[in-house]
Amino acid sequence: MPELLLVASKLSKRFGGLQALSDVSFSICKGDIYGLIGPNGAGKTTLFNVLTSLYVPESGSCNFMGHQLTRLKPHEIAIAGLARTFQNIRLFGALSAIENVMIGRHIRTRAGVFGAITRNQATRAEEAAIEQRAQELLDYVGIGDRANHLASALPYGDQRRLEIARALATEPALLALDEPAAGMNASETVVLRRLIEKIRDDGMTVLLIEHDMKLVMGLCNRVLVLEYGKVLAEGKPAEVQRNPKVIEAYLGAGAATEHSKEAS
Ligand SMILES: Nc1ncnc2c1ncn2[C@@H]1O[C@H](COP(=O)(O)OP(=O)(O)OP(=O)(O)O)[C@@H](O)[C@H]1O
Repeated sequence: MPELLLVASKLSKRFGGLQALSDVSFSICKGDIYGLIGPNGAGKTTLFNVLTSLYVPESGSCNFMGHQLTRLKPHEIAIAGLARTFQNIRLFGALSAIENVMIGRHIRTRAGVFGAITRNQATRAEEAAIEQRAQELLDYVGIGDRANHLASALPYGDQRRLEIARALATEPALLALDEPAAGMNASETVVLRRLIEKIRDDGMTVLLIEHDMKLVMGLCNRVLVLEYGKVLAEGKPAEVQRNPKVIEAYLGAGAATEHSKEAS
């Protein structure tokens, strides 16, 4: 039996009169690349924001390795082992690539603010180790030669990979990626796909929001489909792909019947 890493149960989130999530339940197992798809406005980012405590749900719970995620503060989420990237990249543009990764690393170190001010020998040794690890992570995501470039000056695809390196610096058990391929060209997407597979092969679990259907279906071992904040389908990519409700949600009413006619 695969080990359960995250169990979300009946999560609901409302914005005024809009029910953005209704009783959303799903489970992620260790080693999954778990896809989260759905038409625009389906509630995918809202779900990410609930999981990472940026939003407080009206009801429901989410157990992540023994932590009740909905009770944690946003900064406690990364310490609990869940790191994320954002749909709209959120880097420190005026800092270098390596400095951005070093910031992610600080939650796992001991020096703290006092050490950073006094800069004693132990702190200096720790800073050197943080810098070395940050460089390793830049190498890992494939932008090691751009460590000293300003984050804002990096091409778009590299900024996305830098965000992943910063998230990896927190040593997550679960890495949540919000549309990592957005704005990437076909060859950058291939490189991203290999990177996500490498992350999984190195023992992490990945939760992925993605609009690129080819990427989702080729990469994920399970997929959750949301529509109007509700779970429309959940399962293996091949099952989800031929589910008439999913086809209809993506292609419009009537498409499912057409599709099944074509398939027969
Ligand atoms: N902070 C907010 N305040 C009010 N409404 C919100 C807020 N965040 C999201 N919504 C609404 O909740 C619904 C779900 O939005 P969400 O961004 O989660 O969808 P999504 O599936 O991520 O869409 P997309 O694929 O376009 O990114 C939408 O109708 C959106 O307008």
